[in-house]
Amino acid sequence: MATELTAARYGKTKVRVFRIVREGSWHNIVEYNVEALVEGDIATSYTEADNSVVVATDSIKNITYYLAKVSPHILNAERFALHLGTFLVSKYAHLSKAFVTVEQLRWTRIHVAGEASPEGHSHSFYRDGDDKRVVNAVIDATGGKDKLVATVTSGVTDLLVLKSTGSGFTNFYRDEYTTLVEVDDRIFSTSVDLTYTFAPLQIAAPTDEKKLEFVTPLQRGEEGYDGSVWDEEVPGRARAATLETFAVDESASVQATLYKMGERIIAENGSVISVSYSLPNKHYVPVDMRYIGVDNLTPSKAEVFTPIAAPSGLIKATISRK
Ligand SMILES: O=c1[nH]c(=O)c2[nH]c(=O)[nH]c2[nH]1
Repeated sequence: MATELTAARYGKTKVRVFRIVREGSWHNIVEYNVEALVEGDIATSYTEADNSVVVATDSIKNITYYLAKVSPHILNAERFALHLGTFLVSKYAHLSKAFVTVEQLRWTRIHVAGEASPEGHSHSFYRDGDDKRVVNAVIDATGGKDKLVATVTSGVTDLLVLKSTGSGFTNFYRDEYTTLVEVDDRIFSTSVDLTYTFAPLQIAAPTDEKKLEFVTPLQRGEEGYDGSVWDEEVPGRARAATLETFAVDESASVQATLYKMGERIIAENGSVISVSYSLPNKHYVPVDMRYIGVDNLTPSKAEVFTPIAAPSGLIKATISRK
């Protein structure tokens, strides 16, 4: 039987990293789940059991921890992802692409009443949400080791939101399969999955022998480069725009609210070229209490609901800068 290997990529996933950066008694912390996969001249490891081309996934894990120790970019998920990916394709001649995903868990400073620092406690934190910041960086060295191209998408997953009014769904297509009743007032809940994409960037390969000294184009002061790709404020603005638009929009549908969220992120972040959302419509169904003569179905009288785990609607879209 004739076969050929048409795609191959490997690496380490779920590398759990926690890092403290101490500025005297002021501690900065990050917790990441890292995935680092590579592509390149690795086909023979699949087709001929040739392990000589395999940088062991164990080594990739060790590199992840080592860079977490030495990288000046560790506190910023995008920059750390780029540093790790750049290292992998620079260090190993036969590896031509790196795919790095960094999922950042939330740790927010505790605010102690009466304490001086408005930023919060110097070394105590709490988990203030299950949502995660996610960065995907692809570092492509197929055009040459000195012509690295990085594509970065970032975003948020598992951001659970609910509004108890300010949402309706009417005038939808009706035919013999339609049972849904039009409502001008309903619960709208979703678990936001957001990604935003930056324009691809040319990045400089490390020049030191150990391939560790990665500097961003912004640090190099490169002309014509939009430094806000690594602007610390993009993630905060994207999350806030999502939450605020969700809160204030008089939602005609998940679709319409989604579009407004994306429009706002594009408007507020010059370096973002497109925004994608995936929004499950987590239905809350009013309990029918007519059997005891109680009206819990009229929207203004609906107070007791059943959260429906499945099925859910699923609304997706990408909004791009023209
Ligand atoms: O906002 C909504 N969009 C839909 O496409 C849809 N479909 C549905 O049954 N309910 C809803 N709600």
